[in-house]
Amino acid sequence: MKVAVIQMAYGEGADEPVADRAERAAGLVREHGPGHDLVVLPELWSAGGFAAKEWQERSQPLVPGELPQALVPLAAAVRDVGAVLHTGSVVERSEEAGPEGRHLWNTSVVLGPDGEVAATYRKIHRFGFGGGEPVLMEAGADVVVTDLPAPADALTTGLSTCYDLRFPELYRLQVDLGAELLVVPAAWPAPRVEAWRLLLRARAIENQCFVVACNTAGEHAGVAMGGRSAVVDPWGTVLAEAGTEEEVLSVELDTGQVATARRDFPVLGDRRL
Ligand SMILES: NC(=O)CCC(=O)C(=O)O
Repeated sequence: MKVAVIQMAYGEGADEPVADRAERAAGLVREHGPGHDLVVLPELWSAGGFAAKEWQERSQPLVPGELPQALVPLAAAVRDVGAVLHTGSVVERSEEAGPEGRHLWNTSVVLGPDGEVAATYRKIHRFGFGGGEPVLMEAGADVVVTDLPAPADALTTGLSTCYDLRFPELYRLQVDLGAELLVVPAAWPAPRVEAWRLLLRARAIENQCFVVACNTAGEHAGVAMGGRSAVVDPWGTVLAEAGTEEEVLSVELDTGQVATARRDFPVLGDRRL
């Protein structure tokens, strides 16, 4: 299975309206997607990873048969390319309030090659320590492990987002549900990027999964993003890693490696629950 990781860079200036950014993202998918089975974009690239003040205004409902506006150009692009597209995440606005009385969610949307929604995931662990996500958004409640449509159907896939990476118990639940590939879009800042790099390898090693992680580059609301998107194999070997600027990784996954690693080094069988 061949994956493309599009580490987008963008600033929060008024110089790039969301509609333009969406067209740019679609252009990147059209340019770099062909020949890949799965293409991945970073967290909240349309609403702005750290642009919390804009989230309400840039939020969109996610209703059956209708895509959030920022994803419409991507659906067209993915139909041309024929890949599965993990669109990172959008700020979803729900009509019904969540358990904490809020209407916003940080929601990942995966599109099939027909441009239709193949999977969604609401970020469970909200980042902000009393500001940003925990104040403005609801927490997702569902662990999502899914068989994506062809051509990205070779590995069962667990979905998570950015700060989730710090909570290993989420990934254990994903493994128990059959995950073999962990896809992690992010808006992870530069000052903590060494933690990001280490945690990606740790999640791959401890769960014997491939990790495909797409971070953001550029500066968001004055916060420098860390880049260093990466693809890691089930042994923890980094197959490819981006620098800190906008960059695209293209990696062929030897999908049989998950079964081989788990057979030759059956550490998951030694868990004591
Ligand atoms: N967008 C995020 O979830 C940021 C997470 C982060 O900065 C960290 O865990 O550190």
